[in-house]
Amino acid sequence: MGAPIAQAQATDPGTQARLAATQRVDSNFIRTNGAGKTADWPSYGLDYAETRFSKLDQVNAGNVKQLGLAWSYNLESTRGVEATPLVVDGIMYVTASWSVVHAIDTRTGQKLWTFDPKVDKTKAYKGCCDVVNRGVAIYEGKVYFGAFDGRLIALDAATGKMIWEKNTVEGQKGAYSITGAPRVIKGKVVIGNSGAEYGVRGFVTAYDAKTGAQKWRWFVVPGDPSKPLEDASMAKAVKTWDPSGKYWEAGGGGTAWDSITYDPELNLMYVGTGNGSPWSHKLRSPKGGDNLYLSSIVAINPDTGKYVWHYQETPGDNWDYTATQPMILANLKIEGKSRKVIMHAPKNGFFFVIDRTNGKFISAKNFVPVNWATGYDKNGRPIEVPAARDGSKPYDAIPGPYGAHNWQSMSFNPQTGLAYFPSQHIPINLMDDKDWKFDQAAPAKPQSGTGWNTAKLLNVEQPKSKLAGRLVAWDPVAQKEAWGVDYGAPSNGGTLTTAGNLVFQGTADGRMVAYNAKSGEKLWEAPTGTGVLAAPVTYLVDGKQYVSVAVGWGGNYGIAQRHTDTLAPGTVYTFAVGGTAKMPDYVQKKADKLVQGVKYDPAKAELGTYLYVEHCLACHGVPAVNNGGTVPNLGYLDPAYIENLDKFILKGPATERGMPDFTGKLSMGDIDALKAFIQGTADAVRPK
Ligand SMILES: O=C(O)c1cc(C(=O)O)c2c(n1)C(=O)C(=O)c1cc(C(=O)O)[nH]c1-2
Ligand SMILES: [Ca+2]
Repeated sequence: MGAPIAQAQATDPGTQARLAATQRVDSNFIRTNGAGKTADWPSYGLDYAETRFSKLDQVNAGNVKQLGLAWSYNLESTRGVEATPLVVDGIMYVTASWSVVHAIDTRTGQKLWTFDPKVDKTKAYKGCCDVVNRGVAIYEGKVYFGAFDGRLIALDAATGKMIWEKNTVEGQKGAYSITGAPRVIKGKVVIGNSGAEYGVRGFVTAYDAKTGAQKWRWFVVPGDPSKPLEDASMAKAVKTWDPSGKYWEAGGGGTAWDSITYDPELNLMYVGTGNGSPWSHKLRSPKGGDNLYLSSIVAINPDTGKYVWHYQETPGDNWDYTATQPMILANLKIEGKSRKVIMHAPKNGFFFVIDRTNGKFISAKNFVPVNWATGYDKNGRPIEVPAARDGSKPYDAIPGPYGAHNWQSMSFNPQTGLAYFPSQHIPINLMDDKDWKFDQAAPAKPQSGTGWNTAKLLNVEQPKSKLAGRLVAWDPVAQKEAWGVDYGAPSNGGTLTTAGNLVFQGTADGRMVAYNAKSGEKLWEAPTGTGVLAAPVTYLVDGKQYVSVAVGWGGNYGIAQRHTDTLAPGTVYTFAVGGTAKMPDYVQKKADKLVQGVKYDPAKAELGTYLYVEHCLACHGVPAVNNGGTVPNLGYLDPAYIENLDKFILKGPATERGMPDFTGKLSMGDIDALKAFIQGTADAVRPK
């Protein structure tokens, strides 16, 4: 497609009518969409049950080989893209990096409007995992999305003009952000937040969809004990925390930064909650305790915001084992009885089936190798391996904090009875940081220079486990893998499954692939120029079925490492049977060349290592060992960059893109030490 034309067709009466079609999207529309023909994709996970199972079968295992590109659209971003595009009557609403919203006419692939919330880019380092956004919600003619800086914004779907905005984190202390997509339930827009690596207290808030007035707020963990408890659920939770850990100073965590589902019949909304802040259970709550409601699925009454029940998957979380991963609601036949369940494959490596009427545990089985628990007892408590909690020695956590499965969407196909999701392992070695103090920046404490507050030292020893990535087709009744596909890399994309007996998934190595949903046979693939994180969607326009995916490498892993040789901007690809559009041209990444010849004092390399871990590691990765993702690896730069490192570190050009400014934090001597570490490491790994 050529250059996008701003507002190009917004005045065309046909397009106006289609934009107005979003007026029809209400709770009933979203609810019945999955049950109906699914011509549209009106909500994050398709419908409230978030099955991502489309009943469309025009594209099927028989003809998927004929899929070709219908159009591609440049999202004009260079960072991670994690959005599920929503499509109503052929108009697509999708977010790019930095929470920029695009409305696209899928009939032409042309831009209708964009809305840039103008997030202050200099604050990007206040989020853990890249400036990503997982998409919008549509409801009665409006488009809702969370901006990275914590605002919830309502736009007119037809024009892209702002109707209202709310700062959802106003008055709270700590580095909050939003990356997740809102959901709209019975006229209320529900949104959580992020920041449990930076010392925040998680909560979920509902706003009136029309006016933006706050309707309710539910906190995930108890707060400052000098203030009254908010509700009965907090009175229950507070007993599971040890106040000698002063957990409220570090926020406690539990941020609900991604998954929210809803069962209209039970009138229950389900929220997946996040990890503890800090990560270390001992430091957060020295006498132990489950630390409710961390790493849990919590059922909430959407009308009142009142807690109804919870099931905690990782009691006393100690490893960043969030339970924010996508939930799927379905009815499964278990031991001869139809059960209303939630399926969940969170970071901790177990696949859960729980009863969504009451939160009772049904079953759990590990879908990857794990070393923190041997299984779950009949009451749904993990049987832990004691060494996993020891903390005094370096421990190769499996799964690691990146999770055995992260936010990448899962889908469930009732025709095959299988759930499809990407599993992974990203090796990290953890040890408790005994000298940790909240908000203390200090050399060798990972990312403490950015407010990172996990109370864990990372990779004190080289992890012995290896990188892994796999597409898993899981039988939730038998609790075993039906089939799987190994990938060379972790952080592969979310999945879509269809009545055409297909599973679609994008990969970290830059492909969009279709598999036979029953057998796992690969049927089709197309290059995407860069790694894929987000899940594909499918919909009908004028009677024809399309498959779209929003692509853009990044996120928590992709910020520092990549698995493609080409680079492409954030792009939406749309495929159809018989599509003949030309793929865009990609820039071939220059061959990685180790930095060479920067003069340095080897005696300073040790201090440089400590400072690098404190300030640079999470985004830039290990110099000359990782290869750079959306942020460059410093081991492969032109020597002039490293020689002039102070010009980049002190009020440098990258502060505009979210790199912290180290003025007043790093001296010229410190910067010389960083140079010694970077050049020294490059020299050490250079083949002799
Ligand atoms: O604790 C939090 O608040 C929080 C937030 C986010 C986020 O908002 O993206 C992530 C995580 N944690 C996290 O642990 C994690 O692994 C992660 C991966 C990603 C991503 O987008 O690739 N985000 C997040
Ligand atoms: Ca986290």
